[in-house]
Amino acid sequence: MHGGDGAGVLEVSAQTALNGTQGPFRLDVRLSAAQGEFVAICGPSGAGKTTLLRIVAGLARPQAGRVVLGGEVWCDTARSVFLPVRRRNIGFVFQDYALFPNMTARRNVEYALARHPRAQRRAQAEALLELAGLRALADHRPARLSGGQRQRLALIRALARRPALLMLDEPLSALDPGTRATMQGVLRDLVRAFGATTLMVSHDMAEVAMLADRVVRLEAGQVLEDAGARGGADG
Ligand SMILES: Nc1ncnc2c1ncn2[C@@H]1O[C@H](COP(=O)(O)OP(=O)(O)OP(=O)(O)O)[C@@H](O)[C@H]1O
Repeated sequence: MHGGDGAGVLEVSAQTALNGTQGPFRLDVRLSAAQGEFVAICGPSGAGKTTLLRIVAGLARPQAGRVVLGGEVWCDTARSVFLPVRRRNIGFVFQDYALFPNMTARRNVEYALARHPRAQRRAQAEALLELAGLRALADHRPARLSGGQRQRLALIRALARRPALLMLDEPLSALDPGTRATMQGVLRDLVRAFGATTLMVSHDMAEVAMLADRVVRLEAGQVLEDAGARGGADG
């Protein structure tokens, strides 16, 4: 299985003024990721990690910058290019999952497959639910699922469109330690199977070491360190 259209190298440069708890500062980041690479973004609270993901996703505009994936320009402030979120080939998972509470697990996944022909949707959703070990729970609404089950559902929903780029913002931090450890393995296997380039914000260095190919450390809006996850990063 591979990422969808537009897969390739991700290149980001973003400069934007932010208001931190200790006054104004600038987010000023350059970052690239190879096709299929898993990049962890670490750093203290308020460093600009979520803002960076929001810029890449198209949920925020940088004052200056460019976001390019596989040669497709998603944002280029110098040329007034800004693709809206829905036109970027991305999937994202946040800490709070953002599942639709009134839809069953199956409907949550089918919703993400809305662009597929109706006849294929059910089968595709079943295959994804099977992959996440949720087939028996397909008719349950999110409120009846455990934290780990909800997290798996959020992951397959994000991957259903075969995004070229997957963004995870502390996706496992709401889970209890045991479930979190299990989910790290599930996350790794699913991301590998789909081959999506991945940006993940995480505070947990053990998690980062297990999942990431590379760690980018952000502090006060700047990249302080960019290293192999098992190489130079010291938390
Ligand atoms: N649109 C904005 N305009 C000005 N300042 C902003 C804007 N969005 C966020 N900020 C500020 O920029 C700083 C960085 O926020 P951000 O959420 O990116 O940090 P973070 O590294 O993800 O932190 P955490 O680990 O706590 O989630 C914060 O102090 C925040 O208040």
